[in-house]
Amino acid sequence: MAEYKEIDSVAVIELKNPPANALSKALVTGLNNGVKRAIDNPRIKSIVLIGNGQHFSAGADITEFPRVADVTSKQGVSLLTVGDVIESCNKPVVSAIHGVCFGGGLEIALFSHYRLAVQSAKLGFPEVSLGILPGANGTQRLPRVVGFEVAMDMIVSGKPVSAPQALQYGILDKIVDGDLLTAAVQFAKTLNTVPHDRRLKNVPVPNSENANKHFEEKLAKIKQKQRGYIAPINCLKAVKASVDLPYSEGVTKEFQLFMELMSSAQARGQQYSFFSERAATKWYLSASKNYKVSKDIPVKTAGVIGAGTMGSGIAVSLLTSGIPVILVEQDSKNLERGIELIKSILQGGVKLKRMTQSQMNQILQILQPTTKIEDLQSVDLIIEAVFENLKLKQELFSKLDKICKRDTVLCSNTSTLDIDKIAKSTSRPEKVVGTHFFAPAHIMPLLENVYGNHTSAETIATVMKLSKKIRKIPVLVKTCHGFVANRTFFEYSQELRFVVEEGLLPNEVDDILEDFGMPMGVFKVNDLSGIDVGWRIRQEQAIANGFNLTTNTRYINGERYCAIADKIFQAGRYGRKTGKGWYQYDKPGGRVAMVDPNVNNIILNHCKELGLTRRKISTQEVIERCMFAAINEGFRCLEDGIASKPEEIDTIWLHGFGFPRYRGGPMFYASQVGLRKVYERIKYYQKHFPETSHWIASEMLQRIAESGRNVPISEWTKFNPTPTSSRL
Ligand SMILES: CC(C)(COP(=O)(O)OP(=O)(O)OC[C@H]1O[C@@H](n2cnc3c(N)ncnc32)[C@H](O)[C@@H]1OP(=O)(O)O)[C@@H](O)C(=O)NCCC(=O)NCCSC(=O)C[C@@H](O)CCCCCCCCCCCCC(=O)O
Repeated sequence: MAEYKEIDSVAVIELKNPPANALSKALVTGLNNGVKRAIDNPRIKSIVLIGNGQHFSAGADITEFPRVADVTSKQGVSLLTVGDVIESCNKPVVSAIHGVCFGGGLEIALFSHYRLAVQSAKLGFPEVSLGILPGANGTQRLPRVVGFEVAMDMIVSGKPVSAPQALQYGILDKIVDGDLLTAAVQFAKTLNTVPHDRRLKNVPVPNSENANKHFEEKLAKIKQKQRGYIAPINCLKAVKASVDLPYSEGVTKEFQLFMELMSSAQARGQQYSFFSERAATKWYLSASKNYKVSKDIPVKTAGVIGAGTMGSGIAVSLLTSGIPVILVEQDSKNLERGIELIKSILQGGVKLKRMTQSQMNQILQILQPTTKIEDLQSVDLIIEAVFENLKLKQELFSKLDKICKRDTVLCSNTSTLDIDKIAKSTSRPEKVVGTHFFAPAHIMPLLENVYGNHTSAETIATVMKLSKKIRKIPVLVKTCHGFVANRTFFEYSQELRFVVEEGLLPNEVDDILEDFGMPMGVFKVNDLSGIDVGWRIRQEQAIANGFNLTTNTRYINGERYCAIADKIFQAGRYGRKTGKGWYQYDKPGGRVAMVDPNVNNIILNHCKELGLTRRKISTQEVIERCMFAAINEGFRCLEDGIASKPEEIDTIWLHGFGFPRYRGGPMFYASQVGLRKVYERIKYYQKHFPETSHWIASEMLQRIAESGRNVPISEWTKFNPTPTSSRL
């Protein structure tokens, strides 16, 4: 776990716990033994700590976190014990850093007396995103190096800094070229003693005059931008303690704030999110078709069809990842508009200092706009982003099939349509796959990749790999109407429309959802995505299923239907873009949503026409109804094999809909409420709303709930009544 060797008078201790040298109990014990061995050996004059493999260390081993009891019992060797041993050692200790040096890894480096790194190293405290704080004195040591303000920013944001930035802040003593170990050993040989100020606990926090002001400003920002999260607040308080208290009391305060977080439900949710988003990207169809064994086709060039908002955003994602794009539109006017859109997105990046003007110009060099679809004949992969219309997409895919080289992968950016139906318009269904981007496509991290019955493992591997290359979090799901994202979100938003029909106003519902932690209430989301878009999807569905949808529709095949959204559409209120939708906006495209009495009138008249008596609805009922409807549908997606594990559904909600990370995702939320209770409440709502089939409890949920035990999420799929054994 920690390998000890001697190079002349220098002891080298190598942290070895692949893949990221997470500081497990075993590794920390090994490190402690190594340092003690070096201390006890009179021939050794200095010590180098270095990471094996790709990184110095990714910090404490998160898989060991659930054992909070271990932490409180204060038994065994902890990061703190080994930290004290390192700091108090009379032989100079040098941390030699490459890859990432995160969390507990950086704390080890800050206990060391000197820090060297290679140019490409990254240093930071990402603990806040796990719902905790740097608990091995990082909150007390970093400010002593970089001052209160920088430490506060680094610890509260969790964002890492580059080696050159760390050098400028004084976290690093030196950036080295060439072989890190050789440079570190050479450096260590020049050191004889440990000066007083190389032990950070002896150093006062510099530049702390304005700490109170910075603290208050930051606190206000956190409450506004990270509403509901407790970890950033405790991080901030802990860093402030470094200024307000002597070191020995500061670390006690840090420990108290750390323990508060460690035992919180939020930390459990955030740590679950860390692992679930990694589990979700590991796709598995069978022993011969999965993320480990299936080979991808390298994507050196790509085509994007459609230069509207989605197409332009997709093109930006590809271009900024270095993939040349041929952008196709049907006429030069639309093409020109798309190019302008791409330029304005990139210009925004320049403004935010994410790229320089010259980088932007280079990116534009690899964009080839055209109105000739034939220009796509030799690209490796095409993403179609035209209107959500099956016939249109089928015609396009049939054309592409004739134009493109045989191994071109054909992707459809559809949010609902059956991939098999699109694939059948080609002679290469194995090359057809869905890539469901979320708007705005260049910003939203999720990519819901959709395979059909004929999609090959090679095609899947290609889009999954490409997703990561363009910095997306990919989740693979099976085709069906709406896939996982829209299938579950549809039930969530439908139930909330019923709530409006029964008694609440859109802004009252949105306030409840935002207090729950959603970044935006569902009616604001509708306004953003376009009331007309939702209307068109409902109309398409109706036509496909052979019925006529009007504003008088109350039931579809015996199912309750709420026509208020259609009445909003009919009133010419298409959402933000028209300056009015469920809300009134300051201008078309405006962002400030205001309650509009006209909307309230539409709702109240609708209820009057139908003879509905409105009632008060509690916050608890609203949350239960929208969340449990989505959760029940999530279980059905598992039963149908559309999703293969709950983590996929949670990752989709976290990164597609901004579900609060501290709640882990809807399925994790269900686990925290307790599946027995979720099931009982679903049965209760079914009794009250028998004309809504999403209240028929999923059989899988019922089985788990009735098993009489608290089944962990990792075991839920064992209760699937229709196990897709090859997938599990
Ligand atoms: C490291 C990464 C940047 C790598 O990214 P990459 O994309 O390359 O790969 P993956 O993300 O897919 O990761 C690969 C693989 O590794 C796993 N993994 C990564 N990091 C960790 C980790 N820290 N722990 C466990 N496992 C990890 C990951 O799950 C993948 O596994 P898989 O099976 O899917 O292949 C990236 O992974 C990354 O960013 N990692 C997270 C970094 C992070 O968040 N670090 C912070 C960790 S929390 C921490 O360090 C807390 C510290 O402050 C210490 C707190 C200790 C406090 C103790 C105090 C109380 C003691 C009281 C006792 C007192 C008495 C005494 O004195 O003894």
